[in-house]
Amino acid sequence: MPLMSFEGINVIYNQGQPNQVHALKDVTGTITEGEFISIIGPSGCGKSTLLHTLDGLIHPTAGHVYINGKRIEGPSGEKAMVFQDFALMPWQTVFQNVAFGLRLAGKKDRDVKDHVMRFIKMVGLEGFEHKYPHQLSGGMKQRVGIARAFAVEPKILLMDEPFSAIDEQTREIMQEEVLKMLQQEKKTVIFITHSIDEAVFMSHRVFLMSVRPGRIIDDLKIDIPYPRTLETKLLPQYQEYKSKIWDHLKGEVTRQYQKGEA
Ligand SMILES: Nc1ncnc2c1ncn2[C@@H]1O[C@H](COP(=O)(O)OP(=O)(O)OP(=O)(O)O)[C@@H](O)[C@H]1O
Repeated sequence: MPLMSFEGINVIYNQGQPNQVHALKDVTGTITEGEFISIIGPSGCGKSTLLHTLDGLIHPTAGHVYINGKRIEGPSGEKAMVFQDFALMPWQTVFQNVAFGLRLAGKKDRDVKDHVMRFIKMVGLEGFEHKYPHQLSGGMKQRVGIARAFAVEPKILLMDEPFSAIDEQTREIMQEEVLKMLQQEKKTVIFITHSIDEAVFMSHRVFLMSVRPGRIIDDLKIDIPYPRTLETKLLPQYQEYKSKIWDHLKGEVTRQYQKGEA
């Protein structure tokens, strides 16, 4: 049985109003435990809407999401989100930010100290646990966001363009580090990116989306073994996967221009 499945997902914002937006149309798929799935598609095609629907934050207009065959009704402890803009609390230290989900679950700082420190160490921020977000670089802030998500020990990590606010060099390092962490912690990941390179580098499968109303129009298996390193990027098949995704995106963006929406 797949870990997650979703069937006939339609999301219509402001249904019946003049400003109605059909964001997702008949989106169906399955995700197996341990898979890293990237979602890539033209701007505004419904990627975040899909991620939030899979998290249970958005109730679809039609269709359902299942985890282990059970219909989800809303956000739950088996899923955690990593946000593009880090979403840290500026008045709290690194430790307190990472402990946030555990505190929500009613746990006291002193009881979770070792657990929280394990994840702070995992993202290489040991020694920074008493610092505040404004004392950290963008890459360090995103590490805090990642540690916070891992600390609640979710089965499924939902990541919405997690590296887009980080400089190119730090981004490449973080991609490798996150893959290493995922191998140790055995997570299932659903990851939105605008970067074709990142999608190929990180993923077992890439969902390619159409222009709005968003549909998954291809489910591309990236048949390159892990661990993936910077040398992976030199493989001929790596370039072939990138070209394939690029051709798809070019076609969709052209369609968007022709519809006058880009
Ligand atoms: N709460 C909302 N109310 C109305 N329309 C919305 C809402 N949220 C998103 N939309 C619209 O739904 C469509 C899909 O938005 P979504 O953010 O899911 O796309 P995206 O692919 O993640 O975009 P981007 O690539 O720019 O991040 C867009 O046209 C957006 O303007």
